[in-house]
Amino acid sequence: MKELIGKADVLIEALPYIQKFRNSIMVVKFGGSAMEDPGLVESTMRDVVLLEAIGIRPIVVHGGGKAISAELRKQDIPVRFVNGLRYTCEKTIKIVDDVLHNQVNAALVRLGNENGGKMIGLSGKGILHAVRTKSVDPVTCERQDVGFVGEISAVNVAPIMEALEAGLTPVVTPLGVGIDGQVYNINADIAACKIAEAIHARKLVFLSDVPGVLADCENPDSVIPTIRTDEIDGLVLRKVLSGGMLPKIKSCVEALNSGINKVHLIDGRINHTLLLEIFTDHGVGTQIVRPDSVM
Ligand SMILES: Nc1ncnc2c1ncn2[C@@H]1O[C@H](COP(=O)(O)OP(=O)(O)O)[C@@H](O)[C@H]1O
Ligand SMILES: CC(=O)N[C@@H](CCC(=O)OP(=O)(O)O)C(=O)O
Repeated sequence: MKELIGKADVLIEALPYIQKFRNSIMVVKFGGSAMEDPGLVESTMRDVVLLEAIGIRPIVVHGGGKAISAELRKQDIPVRFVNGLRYTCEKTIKIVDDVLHNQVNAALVRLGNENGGKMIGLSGKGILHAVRTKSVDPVTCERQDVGFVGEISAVNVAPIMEALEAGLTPVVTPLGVGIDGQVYNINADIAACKIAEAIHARKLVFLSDVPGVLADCENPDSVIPTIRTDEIDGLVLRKVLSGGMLPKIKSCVEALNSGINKVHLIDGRINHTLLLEIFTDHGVGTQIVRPDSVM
C-alpha cells in the first residue's frame, strides 16, 4: 500500500507543472546523437506521448546526423563537418533527405503511435524556406562553402498549426526548400529554434548526448547549470564550445532574443530526462537564459 501511495504522490508532485504547461506549445529537439539506443528512443517517444496526453502540445524536431553519416560511409561518400555543419554535395543531399524522412522520421512517428500517441510526420520541405548558406568560423569569421546547406529565410507554420489544431503531434524533419525548388540540408538545432520562434513556443528543450553544456568536454561532471546569453561569446572564444554545440548554442541565443523564455539542454541518454526536466524542480542539464530574465 505504501508503495502505491508513493506512486500517487509522484503524480501529485507533477500537478503544478501540468497546470502551468497545459495547452502550452513545447518544442523538443531530439538529436541524432541521443538516438543510439533503440530502447531509449522508444522511451523518449513514449514520454512525448505522455506530454500529449496531459494536454501539453509538443512538437518534435528531430536530427539524425549519426544515421546520415552511417549511410554516407556505407556508400563511400566522405563525411565532413565545418563548424558543426555537414558539407552537403549533390549526392549527400539526396541521402540526407532519404535518411531523415524514410528512416528517422518514419521510425519516430511509428514508435509514438505504437505507444498510443497521435503523431504525424511532417517534412521540413513544406515548412522551412531556405537560401544557400556558408559556414562561418565563430572565431575568425572566415566563410566556407558547405554545399547544399540552407539558412532558414521563412517558416510556414500552417502545416504545424493544422496538425496541432487536429490534436496531432508534429514530428518534423530538418529540411528546407529554396524558391528554385532546391532541397537544402538544415541543421536540426537551427530548425528547432526557428520553428519555436515562429510558433511562439513556451519552451524549447534539446535532447543530446551530453549531460549539458560542459565547462570541460573531458569531464562529464563539469555541467554549467545556467548560461546567460551574454556569456556565450566568451565560451566560444575560449573554445569551450565546439563542433555540434556551435550551431546549437548560436541558434538558442537567437531564439531567446526573439522571445523564447528559456532553453534547456539535457541528456537524452538518460531515461525520462524530458519528464524530469518538465515536471520537477531538479534542474537537469543546462538552461540558457537572457541576462534580464529571472533565474
Ligand atoms: N562545451 C561542450 N559541452 C558539451 N558538448 C559539447 C561542448 N562542445 C562541443 N560539444 C559537442 O557537442 C556534441 C552535441 O552536438 P551534436 O553532436 O550536434 O548532437 P545532436 O545530435 O544532439 O545535435 C557533443 O556530443 C559534444 O561532442
Ligand atoms: C547542415 C547539417 O549539418 N545538417 C544536419 C542535419 C541533421 C542534424 O542536425 O542532426 P543532429 O541533430 O543529429 O546533429 C546533418 O546533415 O547532420
